Amino acid sequence: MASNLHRNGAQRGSAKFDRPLKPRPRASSPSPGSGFRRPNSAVRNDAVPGRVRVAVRLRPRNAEEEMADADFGDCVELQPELKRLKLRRNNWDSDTFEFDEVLTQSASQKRVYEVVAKPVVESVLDGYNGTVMAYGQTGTGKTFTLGQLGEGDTSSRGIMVRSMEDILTDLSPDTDSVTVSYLQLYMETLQDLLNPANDNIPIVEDPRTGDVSLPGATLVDIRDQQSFLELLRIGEANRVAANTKMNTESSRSHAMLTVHIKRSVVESEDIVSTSQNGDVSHLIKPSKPLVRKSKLVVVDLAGSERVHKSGVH
Ligand SMILES: Nc1ncnc2c1ncn2[C@@H]1O[C@H](COP(=O)(O)OP(=O)(O)OP(=O)(O)O)[C@@H](O)[C@H]1O
Repeated sequence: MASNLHRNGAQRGSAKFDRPLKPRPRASSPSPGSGFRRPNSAVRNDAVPGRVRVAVRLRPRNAEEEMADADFGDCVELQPELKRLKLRRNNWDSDTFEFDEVLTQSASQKRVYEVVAKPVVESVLDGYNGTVMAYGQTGTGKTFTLGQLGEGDTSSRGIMVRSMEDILTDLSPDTDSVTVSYLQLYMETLQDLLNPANDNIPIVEDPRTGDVSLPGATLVDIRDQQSFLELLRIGEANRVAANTKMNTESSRSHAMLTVHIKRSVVESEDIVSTSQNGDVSHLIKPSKPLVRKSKLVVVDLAGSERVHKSGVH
């Protein structure tokens, strides 16, 4: 899972508007022969600390895997306190990977949300753009982590539902607004999961600002959690239906939920004046309200082993 932040309107790659997230742990020096490695994104991120964070979550074994693996030792060893994952190749050799967060198979959905997504949601509410992406092979728990509705068991609510709860709690319904689009990318084609007839949405890039827009994608106003859950249900049903029609599986397409926030903010102006006798006085004058726009993007990526087969990159 990865999360990323940048301020609306800021250049990609610019550190200027970075939110000061908790500093990344520094990589230890590789010890000879230990096979110490770091994920690629962590290496890239050294240039701009805190911008991209990568967490790994281990899914608990299901009943079938418990049976099949009964006689074998576990080849994955998590070291959450060191934020490392050790992958055993054989009895004498292993590779070690370092992450920003390592979540064991007993980590709750609440903990995963708080560690991975909540800092991104808080930044989005502060006016930054943020993305949370789940990456992994089919069946590793991407949809469970992001999209679980938790209707029977509220403790299983995933990142999408928990994010919207926090967003709706923080915004003022009188002055602010939340709209949502839900799309699927398959074979370079964008399909609208909220309106299946809309199955070839163009991607338009403003040559001046570099802003990307998706004209024609359905945008739904969200007023309460119930309407958001209904929207997720519709999106999921359309995803299954679209994939059945195309004779594919959900794991071959990327699903992308975008939450657009418009927030009314009043910034005050500090007017400093100096009197004739040299006394300095400050007058805090509220300026007229501004509308601050930001967005949260939650991406359920195609199963990582399918990418070449599906042509989705
Ligand atoms: N942390 C977890 N705890 C309990 N069950 C889990 C967990 N993660 C995943 N599962 C279960 O494992 C199965 C596969 O998970 P899921 O469908 O989320 O995988 P996926 O990575 O999204 O797969 P695909 O790429 O095929 O869409 C589901 O039955 C899900 O309920």
